[in-house]
Amino acid sequence: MDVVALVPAAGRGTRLGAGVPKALVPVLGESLLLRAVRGLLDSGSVHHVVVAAPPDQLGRMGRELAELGDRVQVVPGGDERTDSVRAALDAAERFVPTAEVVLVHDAARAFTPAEVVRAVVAEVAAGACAVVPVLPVADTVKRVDEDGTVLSTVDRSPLRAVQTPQAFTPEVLRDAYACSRDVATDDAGLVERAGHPVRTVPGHSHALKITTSFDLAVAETVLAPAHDSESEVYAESGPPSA
Ligand SMILES: Nc1ccn([C@@H]2O[C@H](COP(=O)(O)OP(=O)(O)OP(=O)(O)O)[C@@H](O)[C@H]2O)c(=O)n1
Ligand SMILES: C[C@](O)(CO)[C@H](O)COP(=O)(O)O
Repeated sequence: MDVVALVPAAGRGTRLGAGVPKALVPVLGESLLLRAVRGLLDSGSVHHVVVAAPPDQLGRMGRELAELGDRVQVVPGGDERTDSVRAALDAAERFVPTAEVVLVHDAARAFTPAEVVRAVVAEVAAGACAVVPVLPVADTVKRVDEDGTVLSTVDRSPLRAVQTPQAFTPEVLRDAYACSRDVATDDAGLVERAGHPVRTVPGHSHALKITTSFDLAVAETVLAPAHDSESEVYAESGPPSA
C-alpha cells in the first residue's frame, strides 16, 4: 500500500526550553526530526513524508532532512498542532495523491520502534479506517476540583495513553479535518468527533514523547543507544519488509 506520513514538527518546545525548536534538538549528535523521519522510512512501511516546520525554519529543516532524498517534503506549519497537521495533509494531497494510508507522527516521538509503525499500517491494510497505538495507564488516576481536592478515583482499567504514529485512510482523515476547525490534542480525537470508529494496537515505551529535559535525558541514555544499535542491524541486513 502507498503510505504517506505527516510529521508535525512546527512546535517551539517551550517545556523543553532548549532555545531552538524541539525538532532540531540533537540527541547523540542527530536531531529528533532526522531520527523521527528516518525511523518512518526505515520501517519499510512508509514511502513518503511531509514535514510541517516552523515557517522561519523551512530552510534549516529542509537541509536537516536532505540526506533522505526527495521522498521527504517540508512545508510551513501553523500556530497549533492541528494547524500543522492540516497544512501537511493539504500538501500531501498535492505531492502524494495516490496515498492509500496516511500516518500522523510527532517529530517528538523520535525513537518509536519500527514494529509500531508497521502495526498501525497493517491494521488499516486489514480494513480499519483509523488506528492509534496505546499503552495501559500505570498510575492511579483521580479527578480533582479547582482547589486540588480529590473528587473521585477513576476506574483505570478501560483507560489507555495514546501515542503516535496514528494511521488513517485518507478519506477519513480529510473528513475529520473538514468537519472541524477545533483544536484537538490528537488526530484520532477529530476522527472520533466526526463519527468514525478508531481501533487500537499495542504502543511501546520507547515511543515516548520528548517533552521535558527529563525525557531528553532518558533519550540520551536509554532510547538513542537502543535505537542506534537497531539501525546498525538494519544497515547490515536491510530494513524488514512492510
Ligand atoms: N504549532 C505546532 C505545535 C506542535 N507541533 C508538533 O506537534 C508535536 C507534539 O507537540 P509537543 O510535543 O507539545 O511539541 P511543542 O508544541 O513543541 O512543545 P511545547 O508545548 O512544550 O512548546 C511536536 O512534534 C511538535 O513539533 C506542530 O507541528 N505545530
Ligand atoms: C498526539 C499526541 O502525541 C498523542 O499522545 C499528543 O496528544 C500531543 O500532545 P501535545 O500536548 O501537543 O504534546
